[in-house]
Amino acid sequence: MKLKIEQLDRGAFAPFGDVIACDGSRHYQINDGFAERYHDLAKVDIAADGGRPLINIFRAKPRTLPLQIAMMERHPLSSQAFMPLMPRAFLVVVAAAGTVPTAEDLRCFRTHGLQGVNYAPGTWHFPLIALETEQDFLVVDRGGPGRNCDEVAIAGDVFVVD
Ligand SMILES: NC(=O)N[C@@H](O)C(=O)O
Ligand code: NI
Repeated sequence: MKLKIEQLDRGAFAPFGDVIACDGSRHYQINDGFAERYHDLAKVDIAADGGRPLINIFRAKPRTLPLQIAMMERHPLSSQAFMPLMPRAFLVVVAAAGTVPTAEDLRCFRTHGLQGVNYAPGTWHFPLIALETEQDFLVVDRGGPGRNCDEVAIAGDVFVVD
């Protein structure tokens, strides 16, 4: 089964979390006009079970396409945000939190290079998919006690082809 690639936008991504981007977001001038604040772009939810926020950088190696989506993971205790540190597109494969996803539940989005994503707690997702070149991402997620990564196998030979 070939996954359709959709262009990422806030409305389509709403069931899965937030789109982190300047365009379309609330912003206002700060620092005597020397900066513009794009405010409160995503819901960072990391406090469950004594969690604390982690700020990380992932140096991601590019995945080659076609890419088989043979598994998905979720973080039941927290959100997880990815913001590219270089203006390059990446892919996001998600399914809504709740029941174990099947191939038919999967959605694939392509960012436009200046967008990041914040998965809501429990949102099923394939691990970070960088494209074409090694790419750094700022990642905000949760540290602390408890099991915060569940994985499931995805049957049905699902591929992202491009
Ligand atoms: N393993 C890890 O920290 N990263 C994954 O959760 C991911 O979504 O990339
Ligand atoms: Ni993850």
